[in-house]
Amino acid sequence: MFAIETVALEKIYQTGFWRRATRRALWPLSLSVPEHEVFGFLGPNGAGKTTTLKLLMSLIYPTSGEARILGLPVDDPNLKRQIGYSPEQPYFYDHLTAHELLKYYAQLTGVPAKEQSKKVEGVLERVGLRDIKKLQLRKFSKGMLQRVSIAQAIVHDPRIVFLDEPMSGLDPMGRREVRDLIQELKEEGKTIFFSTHILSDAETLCDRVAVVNKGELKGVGSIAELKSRGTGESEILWESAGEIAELKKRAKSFHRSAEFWRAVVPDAEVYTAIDCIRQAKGRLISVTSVRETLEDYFFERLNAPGAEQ
Ligand SMILES: Nc1ncnc2c1ncn2[C@@H]1O[C@H](COP(=O)(O)OP(=O)(O)OP(=O)(O)O)[C@@H](O)[C@H]1O
Repeated sequence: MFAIETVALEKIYQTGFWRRATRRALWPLSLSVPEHEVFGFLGPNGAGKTTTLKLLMSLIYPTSGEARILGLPVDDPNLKRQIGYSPEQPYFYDHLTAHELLKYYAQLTGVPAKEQSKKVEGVLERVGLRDIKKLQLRKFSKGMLQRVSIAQAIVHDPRIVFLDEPMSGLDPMGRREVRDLIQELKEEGKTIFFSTHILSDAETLCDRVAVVNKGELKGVGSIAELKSRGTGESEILWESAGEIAELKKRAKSFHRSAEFWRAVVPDAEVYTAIDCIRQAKGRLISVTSVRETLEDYFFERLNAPGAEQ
């Protein structure tokens, strides 16, 4: 059984005054996420990330297809205790304090009365809001509200945590803290599904990612898998008394770093390059195949033929 599973999940919004116009936000999406995985849902603005999360949270209905969490249909009331959700733009009753709000969410998600205070205190500490727990939420900054939003998603200790752009609105310190928190949740064995358009956050945290663009899945796999393709180029390092003009001419990039010369050449030119180094009485240090970065993968997918709809 998967923690999260979607089968040809599709969403077309009806728009306009008479709801006659349509906008496709999600092409049929099939994904499965095993338990205990940190799964990144990666894509630029308008990719369909929030739509997918709302479908998983049963906040909107799919046009077709289905989604299951822990083997249950997403609208099954038994899931309430098992999942937590932090929306991208949280809206809270802002006359409440963080403590009151979290207590309310603890009640809603069925935390037994005698455990509520302890859970709320624990989670406030975890997201760094303990010292301002008595402050009304209307006095909170966007970053502080983001922490409250994450806190309400985990106060009942759910098995699966859904976070929509959890780092948005946070300064670098705050982002680091949220990253650490996600890491801790993973170590506790939770499944985390989070959307982001920030590649480095996905890279440091995720076991696997799905790349989406304009509602369409462009690729899914571990970061290592996505990055494991060679670019068809090799990096050559060597020592030599001076620059080697012939190699410079053939190289895509050519420069001297601290001790070595470095050139990147097409794979087909590697042997010619090595010959050039030998003839110049240089000493070859290494030849390595250049791997794709996550950025390369991401942008190549987004600009691939068929990316436009
Ligand atoms: N209620 C709605 N009615 C009509 N169109 C919508 C609605 N909600 C979203 N859309 C459209 O669906 C597409 C996907 O939007 P969605 O918010 O899911 O993307 P996203 O990846 O979360 O982007 P962002 O990071 O900007 O929030 C967009 O073209 C958006 O304009």
